Amino acid sequence: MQPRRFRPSGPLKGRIRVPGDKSISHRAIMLSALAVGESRISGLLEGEDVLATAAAMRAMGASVERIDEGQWRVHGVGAGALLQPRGPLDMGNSGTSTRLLMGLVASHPISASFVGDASLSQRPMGRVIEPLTRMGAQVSASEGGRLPLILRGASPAVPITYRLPVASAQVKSAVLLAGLNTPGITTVIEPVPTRDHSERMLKGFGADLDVTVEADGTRVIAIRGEAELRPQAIDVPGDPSSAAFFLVAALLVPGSDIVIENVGLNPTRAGLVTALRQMGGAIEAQNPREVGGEPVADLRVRHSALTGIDVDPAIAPSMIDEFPALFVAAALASGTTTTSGLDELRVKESDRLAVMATALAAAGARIDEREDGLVIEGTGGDPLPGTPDAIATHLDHRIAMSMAIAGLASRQGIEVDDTRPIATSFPVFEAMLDGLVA
Ligand SMILES: O=C(O)C1=C[C@@H](OP(=O)(O)O)[C@@H](O)[C@H](O)C1
Ligand SMILES: C=C(OP(=O)(O)O)C(=O)O
Repeated sequence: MQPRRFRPSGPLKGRIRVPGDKSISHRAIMLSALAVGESRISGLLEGEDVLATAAAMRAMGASVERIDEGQWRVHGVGAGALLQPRGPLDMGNSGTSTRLLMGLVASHPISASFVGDASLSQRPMGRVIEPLTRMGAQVSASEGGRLPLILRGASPAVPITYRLPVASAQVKSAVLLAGLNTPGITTVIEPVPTRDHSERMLKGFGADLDVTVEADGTRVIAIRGEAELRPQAIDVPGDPSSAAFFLVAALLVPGSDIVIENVGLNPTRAGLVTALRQMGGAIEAQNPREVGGEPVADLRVRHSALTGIDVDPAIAPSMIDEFPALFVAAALASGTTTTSGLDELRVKESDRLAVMATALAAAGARIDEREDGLVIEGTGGDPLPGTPDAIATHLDHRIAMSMAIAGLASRQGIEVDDTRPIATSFPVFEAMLDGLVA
C-alpha cells in the first residue's frame, strides 16, 4: 500500500495537458491490431489498463510497440486472424479490456482465459457472456459470471440483433467487435446512448457500420461482418475523465485559474462539464477543434461559488465515471445536490456510491446514500474538516483521485490509503497536481 495525505492547498495555477483518453486508447490498439499493416497512434494513454490491452493483443499475434512517449506503432494481423494466446490474458483492473477483448475472441477460432485483480474479479461479466453465447461462443466462468473465465470463440459466429438491457458502452462494443468477424449483419439496439468511440473508430478503420436514430432517441447500430480494416494514424484526445479531477479542484480552491488543454468533449462524454456549469462553475471552452475524429477544446477553469442541483439521470451515461468527482464538488457547494439512476456505479472498480458516501462522510460531508444515488448537503464553500485516518479506496483509481482533490479543499487534509491504483488510468496525476499547486 502507498498511502498519502493530500493537504489543503493554495490556488491551482497554470496550463496542463492530461494524458490520452482511456476508452479511445483501448480501441485504438484493438482496431490497429485487427488491421493488416502498420498503424500509428499518438497521445496513447500509457496507463496500466491500456498496457493490459496492448499485452493481450501481442499475445494474440499483433506487434504492438512503443516508439516514444505516447507514440506507438502497431502491426495488425487482420480481423479473423487472431492467434491462440499461450497463457492467460491478465486484465489487471480493467473492465474495458476484459469485456471488449471477450467480444473479439468470441468470433475467432481460439480460446482464451481471462484473469484479473481482486476488484475486477468481483465485477459482472454475465452482461457480455449472454450476447456472446448467443453468437456461438462458449464460456466457462467463475460463480456469478465472474473472472477468472475461459471463452472459446465460434467460427463462424452467428450474427444477432441485441437490445442492450443496461446502458453500457462496454457491452455494446463487445457485441460490435464480435460482429466484425461474423458473417452477415450484427445489430445492437441502444435505448440510452452511451459513449460512441467504437462506432466512430470502426468507421474510421473502414468497417461497414451504420447508425440510425429513432424518433425516441434509440440508436440502432448495424455492422457488416468479415470486414477488412485499413491501418490508420490515430491522434488520441485528452481524457475528459482525467480532466474531471482538475476541473473540480480548480472550481473548489479559492483563487484558482487553470487551462486544461486538448480535452475530449464528445457529447457522449461531456456530462460533467454540463453539470458543473449548471452548478455555477466558470468553465470556458477555448479553441474548439477536432482531434482523431472527436471534438476537443482547451478548458479554462476558475474558482467559482457552486450551488447544488438535481442531476438529470438522463445525462448519467455521459458522465458515468465522473460522479465521484461530482460528489466532491457537491460536498462543497451551497444547498443540496441530488443524484439518481446510478445503479451502474455499484459495479465499477468498487461500489462507488457506498465507497464515496463513506469516504466523504469520514471527511465531514453530509451525505445520504440512496439505492441509486447520493443526496449531498454542501458546506456552502467552507472547507471540509478532513480525515484523521486513511480512507479506504478499494483498488479504485477514481475514488483515490476524487478524495485527493477533496483533500485540497479540507482543513486537516485527507489521507488516501493507497495511491497505486491511480496508475491504471492516470499515472502522472500526482505529479500534475503537485505542479499546479506549487
Ligand atoms: O467503453 C468504455 O470504454 C467504458 C465504458 C463505461 O463502462 P460501462 O460500459 O460498464 O458503463 C465506463 O465506465 C468505462 O470506464 C469505460
Ligand atoms: C469503470 C472504469 O473502467 P473499467 O470499466 O475499464 O475498469 C473507470 O475507468 O472508471
